[in-house]
Amino acid sequence: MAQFYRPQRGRSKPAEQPIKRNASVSGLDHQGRGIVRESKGVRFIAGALTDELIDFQPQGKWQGKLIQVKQPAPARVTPDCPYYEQCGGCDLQHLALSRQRQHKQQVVSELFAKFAGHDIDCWQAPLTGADWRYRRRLRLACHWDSKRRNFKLGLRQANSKAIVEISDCLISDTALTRLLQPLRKFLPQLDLIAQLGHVELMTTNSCCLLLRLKNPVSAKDHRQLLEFSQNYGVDVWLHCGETAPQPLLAGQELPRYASWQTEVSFQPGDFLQAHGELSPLMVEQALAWLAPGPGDHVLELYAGSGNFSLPIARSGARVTAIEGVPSMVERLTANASRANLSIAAQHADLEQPWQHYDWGTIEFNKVFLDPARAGAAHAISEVAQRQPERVVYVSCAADTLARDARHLFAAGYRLKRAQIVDMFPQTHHIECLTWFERET
Ligand SMILES: C[S@@+](CC[C@H](N)C(=O)[O-])C[C@H]1O[C@@H](n2cnc3c(N)ncnc32)[C@H](O)[C@@H]1O
Repeated sequence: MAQFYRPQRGRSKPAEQPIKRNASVSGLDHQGRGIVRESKGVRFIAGALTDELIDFQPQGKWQGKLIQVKQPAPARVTPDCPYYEQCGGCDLQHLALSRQRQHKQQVVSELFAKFAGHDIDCWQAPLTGADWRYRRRLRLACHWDSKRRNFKLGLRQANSKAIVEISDCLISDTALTRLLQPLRKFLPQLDLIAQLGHVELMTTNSCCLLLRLKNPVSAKDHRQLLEFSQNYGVDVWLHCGETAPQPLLAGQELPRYASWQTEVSFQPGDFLQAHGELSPLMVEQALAWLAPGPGDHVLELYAGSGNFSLPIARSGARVTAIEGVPSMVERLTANASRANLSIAAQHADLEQPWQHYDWGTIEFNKVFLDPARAGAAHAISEVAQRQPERVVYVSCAADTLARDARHLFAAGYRLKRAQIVDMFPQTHHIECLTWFERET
C-alpha cells in the first residue's frame, strides 16, 4: 500500500520567541547561569554574568540563549578555549578565576541556608592548584557512520548528543590530548570501530587508553592495538560487555598514583579524582581535620581504591573502609597490604540499612566520607545515630551535602570548617570539604 507523508500534529518546532533586549542579570544560579527576573518569573541564561546588560532569546519556559552582552561585568574574561561556544564542558570560563571560587563558596552557603537552615561562618580560603591542564582523565564520545565511513571523536555539545571534535582540551593534561588526532586516524582502521561505545584516557604514572566495547577484539585488531600502544607509549585496556576491563597485554601492571606518602593502584574505569595536583592536597587537608592517630577507629564510607584510606591508616588509626564496588574493595585490600597497612575493607551498598552488615555494629569515634554526587542520604542518618565525635565529609555536589548536613545539625553537630577545593576550575562543578564536630 502506498504511504504518504503526513506532518505529525503538535510535533512541529515551537516558534522562536522574540529577542528580549537590555535585560539586566541579577545573579548566578547554582549551575553558573545568569538569572534574569521577569514579571512571570525567572530565566536562566548560560554565559551571562551578574550585573550585565544583555540581549537574549527566550527558550522554553525558564531558559534563554545569550545573544549579546551589551554591558559586560568587570569580572568577565575572554574564554581561552576555541571550543567554548560549542562544547558543554567549561561553562564558567568567561568568569575570572577568583570570582569562580567566590561563586562556588556562595552557592554552598546559599544551599546550607536553604536546606540545612545554617549560615556558614567558618570558611577557609579555597584550596587551589593549576587552573588549566589539570584533568588527568578524559572521557570521549564517539560515533561511527558506516555508510559515509566517517568517525567522530570528541566531547558532547552542551545539552545535546552532538559531538564537538576538539583537537585540544585546555583543561586536560597534554599527555591525553596528544592522543586525540592519532586516535581519530587509527580507530576507524580497526574492526572494532562498529562496536565502540566510548573512549577513556587517563594519565597517572602511565598513560592508559580504555576502549568500551560490546565484544572481544579480533586477532588483527589486537596486533594493531599493540603497535599503537608501543608507538604512542600508552597502555591499552579493553572493557568488553559486562566483564571487568582487561589489559591488552596480559600481566600489564595496574596504573597507580601517589596519595600522601602512599601509592594507590587502580583499574582503568575506576573512580579517579579529576585534578591530579589537588587530589593529594585535599587528602592532606582532610587528614589535618580528621586528625587520626593511634587510639582512633575511623569508619570510612565510599572509600574507592583507598585514596584516603591508606593515608588515614598510615597515621596509626584503625580503619574500617566501606565501598560499593566489589573489585575496588579488592584493590583497596591489595593496596593496603602492599603498603603494609591493616585496613578492614568491606563491600556494602551504603543506601541499605547497616543492620544487614557485620560491620554495621562496630564502634568507631571518627567518620570520613566521600560520596558520589547523590550524597549519603541513608548513610548520614546511620552516622548521626551513632554519634561519632568527628565527621569529615568531602562532597562533589553542594545540594546533597547541604541536605546531609541537616541531619548532622539535627543530631547535635556543629560545622567547624568548610573549604572549597577547586577541583574543577573553569566549570560550575563544586568540590567542598567540611568538618563537623559533635557539640558535647
Ligand atoms: C567520589 S568517589 C570517592 C572514592 C575515593 N574516596 C577516592 O577519593 O578515590 C565515591 C565512591 O563511592 C562509591 N559508591 C557510590 N555509591 C555507593 C553506595 N551506594 N554504596 C557504597 N559505595 C558507593 C563509588 O563506587 C566510588 O568509589
